[in-house]
Amino acid sequence: MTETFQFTLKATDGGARLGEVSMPRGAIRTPAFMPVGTVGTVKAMYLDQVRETGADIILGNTYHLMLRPGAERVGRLGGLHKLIRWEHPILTDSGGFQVMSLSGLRKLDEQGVTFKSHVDGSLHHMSPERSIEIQGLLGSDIQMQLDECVALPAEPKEIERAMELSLRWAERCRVAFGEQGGKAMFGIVQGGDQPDLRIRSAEGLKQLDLKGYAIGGLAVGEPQDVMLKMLEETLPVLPTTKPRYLMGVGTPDDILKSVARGIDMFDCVMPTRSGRHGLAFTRRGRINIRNARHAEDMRPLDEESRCPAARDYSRAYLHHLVRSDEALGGMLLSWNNLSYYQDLMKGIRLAIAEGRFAEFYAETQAMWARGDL
Ligand SMILES: CO[C@@H]1O[C@H](CNc2nc3cc4c(=O)[nH]c(N)nc4cc3[nH]2)[C@H]2OC(C)(C)O[C@@H]12
Repeated sequence: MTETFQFTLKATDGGARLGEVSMPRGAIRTPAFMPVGTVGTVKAMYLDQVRETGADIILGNTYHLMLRPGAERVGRLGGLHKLIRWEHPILTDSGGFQVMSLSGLRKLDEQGVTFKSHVDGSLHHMSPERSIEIQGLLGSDIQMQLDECVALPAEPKEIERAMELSLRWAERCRVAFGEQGGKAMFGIVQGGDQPDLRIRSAEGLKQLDLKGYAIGGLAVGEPQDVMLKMLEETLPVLPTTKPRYLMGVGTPDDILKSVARGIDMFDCVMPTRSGRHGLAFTRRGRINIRNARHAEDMRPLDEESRCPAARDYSRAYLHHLVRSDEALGGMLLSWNNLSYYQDLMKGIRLAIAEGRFAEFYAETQAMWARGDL
């Protein structure tokens, strides 16, 4: 723990990086996976369990929390950490992406976005300054700039307009954030699937003395090879001394391939959302526990796992719970999936430390391919 926000690059192995973010509320071992706690809860999990799986940091969402319970209310209640009882770091997304994907967007202009709440239809306005103010009221440790994420495919001119607007908003967020030693504000690289726009965005953000860089505008339905190519174009432009965060990514395969290209931080709803829908991630690949073939299979998901949800419950029981739409089904699969994701990150970090990331990458993919599930 340190009084200020610091990133230490500890080792590299090819493009893969081993590092640590240290800040007053704790350290984040990178490459890191950040469970998504959209409205102040990692769905179907106790936060003690989330910590026990190995998470150093969780995500919250400005858009959701400003609508319910409300940013000023969270502030009056002592901030998000106290309210949800999570004393480790929290990263909050700025709301731009969620406005586009979830709300009835009414207007987007230089000032900000005006939108209707998907909760009760009420009208809201969010400027770069208001987004940073909300993230401050929440008590967020790592705050994201307000940006405009364009859905792909899109015309290069449209992507350029949104990227340039996001750069101007980054500057306004940087001013609004000011100097908060123990906290950080990350810029978000935009530019869609256009390498030249990605490079311009990264170069523009580098002028702002930011503590970290998120890669936005991806994991919005584009093919994996497009996402990876944007990383190959963007990451060499960014300083090696600051953390890189790939927003919304991803599957275990996405994570391995993105770590190989130099990403330090990830977040994705995949392990929790798909867990609630009956999908189990294991060292040997995915298991759709709803499938009838599991109905009388008394084996656990993974007898070698340290996670009770993976080791102590039969597939037959998990199948029954999910088929019966019982809450315990989603709880156990979310627990298994987050535990698997954190074990994957731990394996990645150890492999980089030992200079054998390429071997780990190959071994892991071979295990998935064997499919002796
Ligand atoms: C594949 O899962 C769906 O896709 C989203 C994950 N992909 C994603 N790409 C993102 C890009 C940005 C961005 O450019 N800027 C800001 N500020 N935040 C972002 C957040 C992002 N998340 C999940 O979001 C929902 C829940 C809508 O479905 C999931």
